[in-house]
Parts: sequence; C-alpha cells; structure tokens
Amino acid sequence: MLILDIIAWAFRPSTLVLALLALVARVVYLILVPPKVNDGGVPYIPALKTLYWTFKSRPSRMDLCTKVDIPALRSTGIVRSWLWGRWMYKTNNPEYARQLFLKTTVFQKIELHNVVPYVFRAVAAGGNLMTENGDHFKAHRSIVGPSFRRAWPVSTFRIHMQKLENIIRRQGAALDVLQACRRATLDVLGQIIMGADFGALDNTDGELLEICWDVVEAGIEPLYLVFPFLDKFPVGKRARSFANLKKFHRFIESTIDAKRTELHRRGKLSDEERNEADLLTLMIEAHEYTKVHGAFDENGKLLPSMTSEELRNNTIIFFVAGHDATAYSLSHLLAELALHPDIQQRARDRVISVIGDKPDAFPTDEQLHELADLDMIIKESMRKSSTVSDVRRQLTEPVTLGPYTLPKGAWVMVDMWAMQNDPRYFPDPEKFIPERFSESNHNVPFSWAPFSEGTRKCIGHKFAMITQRIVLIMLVHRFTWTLPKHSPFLVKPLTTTSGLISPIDLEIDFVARHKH
Ligand code: HEM
Repeated sequence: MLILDIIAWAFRPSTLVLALLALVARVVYLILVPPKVNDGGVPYIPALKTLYWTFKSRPSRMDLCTKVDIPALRSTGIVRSWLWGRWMYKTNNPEYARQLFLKTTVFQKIELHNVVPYVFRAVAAGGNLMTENGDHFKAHRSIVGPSFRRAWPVSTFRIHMQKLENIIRRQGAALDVLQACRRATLDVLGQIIMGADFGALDNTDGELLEICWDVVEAGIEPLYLVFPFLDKFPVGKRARSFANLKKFHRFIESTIDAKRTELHRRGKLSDEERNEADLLTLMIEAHEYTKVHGAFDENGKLLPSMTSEELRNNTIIFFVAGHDATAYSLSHLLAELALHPDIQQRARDRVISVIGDKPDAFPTDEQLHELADLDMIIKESMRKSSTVSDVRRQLTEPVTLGPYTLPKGAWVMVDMWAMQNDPRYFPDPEKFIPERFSESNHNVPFSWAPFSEGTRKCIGHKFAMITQRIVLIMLVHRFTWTLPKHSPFLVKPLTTTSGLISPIDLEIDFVARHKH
C-alpha cells in the first residue's frame, strides 16, 4: 500500500511541477553560478553571452569571433567561462596554443567515451585514435599512422572529379555548393578509406549514403554539442540516428571481416599492392601483425593491443573527422574565390600555364606537385574560416600559462577563429591575402592551426590539402563562378557557430569555360 501511495504522490501534477522547477533551478545554477577560482585573475565572460551568439538567428561564426571573442581576448589572450559545472578557458594566444598542442600529457584529449559515454559521438566511435590518450593513443597511432604515410596519386580523384564536373554543368546557376562538396568528399573518402562506392555523386541516394550522412551529421548536431545530456533520452529523429548507427557499425564490421579473410587468403601484400590498397586494408594488415608481434612505443615498451571493435571505431572516425571537415573547408574556399574574382582568375591562369587549356585537361602527379603554390589560397581560406572551430583539452594537473595558473580538471580550448582573425597575428584579418602564406613571409609560430599541431595534429591533413588542391585545379580550369545577387554572403558569411563550421545558404553560379 505504501509503495502505491508513494507512486500516486510522485505522479501528482503538483509534484511533477515541483520536480521540473527543481531541475530548471539546478540547470540555471550550473550555468550561472561559478565557484571561486584562484588562477591569477583570468577575466571571466558569462557563458550565456557566447550561447546567445551561438544560437542567434542569421548566425555567423565571424560575428561571434569579432564581436565577442576577440574583444574579450584582446588584453589577456585568455578568458574563462563557467558551463555545466566546469571551468572552460579559451585562448587565442599562439604561445599558449603551442603549449596546449605540444604538452600532451598535461593537456589531454577529452575522452568522450569515458566522460559522457551515452552521447551520440561516444557511442558512434567509442575508444578511438581521436579521443584516446597515453599508451592507448600510441597503440592506435602505431597501427593507423603508417597507412596515412603514402602518396595520394591524382588517379584516385579523377573519376570523382569528372562526376563533380558533370553535376556542376547540369545545375550551373545557384548550385548548393555545400551539398556538391559533401557528395564529392564522401565518394573520395569511401574509396580511400575502405574501397566502398557510396554513390553520392551519382545522385542515387541509396540506403548506405543516407545512413552514413545521418551518422556523420548526428555527431555534430549543435544542439547536442552544447546540451550533451539530451542524448540520454533520444526520441524521434535522434532515436532513428542511433538505429542508423547500428546499421553503419554492422556494414563496417562485415567489410572488415571480408577484407581480413581476403588478406589471409592472399598472404603478405606486395609493395605495389600496398600503394594501391585502401586505408582499412592497411590497418587490418598492421593490426594482424601486431596481434602476433605486439606494438611498441619509442622506448621499446609494449603497448596495449587494439581490439577489433577499436579497428571499426577508427574506420568510423575517419568518416566523422574527415568527411564534413573537408567538404566545409572546400565550401569556404569556393565562397572566398567567388568574392575575389581577381584571385580566382590568377589561380586559373596559373593552372592553365601548367596543365594547358584543353577541356578535359587533368593534372599529372608532377603537375599537381608543381601547383603546390595554390596552397597559399587554401591556407588563407582556412585561416579566415577554420572549419574546426576550436581544439579542446582537459588539464591533468595545474598549468601555468604566462601570469596565470589554471586548475587541474579545467577544460582549455584554443579558439582558432579568434587566433587566426586577430590583427596582432594576421594584419587586416578581414582581407583575403593568400601571400601571407608565401615562403618569404613568416607568420607567428602556431598562430595558424586549422589542423591543430604537434603529435595530435590531424592525421588526414596532407590528404585534405591535396583534395582541396585537386578540386581547386579542376574547378578553376572548367568554370568561372560568382555569388548570385541575392546571396547573403555578399553582406556577411552565414555559418554555423559551434563545432564544425559550415556555410549556410551558400549558393554559387557556375559558368562552364568550355563548350562540350
Ligand atoms: C580540411 C579538412 C580537415 C580539417 C580542417 C581537419 C582538422 C582537424 C583538427 C583540427 C584535428 C585536431 C582535433 C583535436 O586535436 O582536438 C583533427 C584531428 C583528426 N583528423 Fe582531421 N581534419 C580534416 C580532414 C581529415 C581527414 C580527411 C581525415 C581522415 C581521412 C581526418 C582524420 C582525423 C583524425 C583521425 C584526427 C585525430 C588525430 C589524433 O588525435 O591523433 N581529418 N583534424
């Protein structure tokens, strides 16, 4: 009887209202009431201010950067906020950034799968190269790293570039650039990661494509990045994303099984086969080897072995980390060149001077190498609009940065937008000046870090740069492009504001340069 009475009491409307009020009060308390901290006087900015600019209508990461972050960081180069019961320090000082990038035992990756194991991203990729620390990280890197140390021949991209060209030729005006870039990068990544054809550029929109996109998007959904606890109760679309994740896991696991069986059948890969193999095949080969011989760190210490589940997780993390980051960076690049027709034309002249102007000209590996100076344009675009908004770490012990001592357990982030758009490090930051990255110009060390730096630098950075260079070469050769008259980008770039920064409502008018 007593139990029934308690249940009846718990479900009375007034009790539920009280419980809800208590929950709201707790959340407001966590957001608004920071405890005292003795860090030497780092200035405090209310997290609500940042949240306001993050969720503002007509959002712009540049607005958040120039109106909130850079002014706040002007005098000290570091500020602190209180959010969800922890101190978060934000810096745009390249020297502080250097320490965060290089001192990896003190500035540790936040192990999402241990801190908030229920959030989508943690469930998606569990323990993996991107979130592990210490010996586990070294074990992952020893298996994954070698597969990235290879040349990326232009032949890898050719078929995808032709398909992208066809899409742009068909659509021409008001092309949804972000979607076109996402299709291109997914097909390229599907091929190099696991030799799979996602059919994204064929516009077939099959089940695999839908599942992969849903999984990648769900992992960077801003609402859940800011309010991770919502993932404790996935409903509706979010619950469907979790179901899709299971399917994606099964697809990757079956691909791994098939590739492992094939490797056992064929025995050791020849050098030639290894040059052409996808990343997953190389990782499986390295994994099989370490299962027998073990993996060791630089001092000869035996590292923990990597499980099959972690092999799957690392495959997923390549899609999660590589797909949208490359697609968004490409979209920012195309927007900048639409705004700067003179620089677009200079790039075109340069490309034509190397590969000629035949309608179907495509660079050879040597010509691709010769056109490395185009990277100045790509780097300048990544400076102004860093796709990865910030790099975050958790302190394993108190750390002294300049006159300040930050407490153990605090989160510290390098804000790439505020660093790369600060006039102290890049004069006239609002201007698009690729020559900042010429060999004769020396920027402040660590002030440009869209791929992060140090041992945790993006493992795919070379591949991402080559992909962007090839797309740039192909597009300036085949098309000229401008922003439509109604484009919001003519006033200011509309973008998402947290996590991975993508353009919003970016349409571009393309005109083919050659008749077909
Ligand atoms: C323009 C495209 C890209 C950008 C801007 C980018 C940016 C970054 C950044 C900033 C980090 C460091 C994150 C941190 O330290 O917290 C990172 C790490 C990583 N990226 Fe990328 N990335 C890109 C493309 C790729 C590609 C194509 C792949 C794989 C195919 C990839 C795989 C990874 C992985 C596995 C890590 C974790 C590395 C580690 O912790 O050791 N990324 N990326």
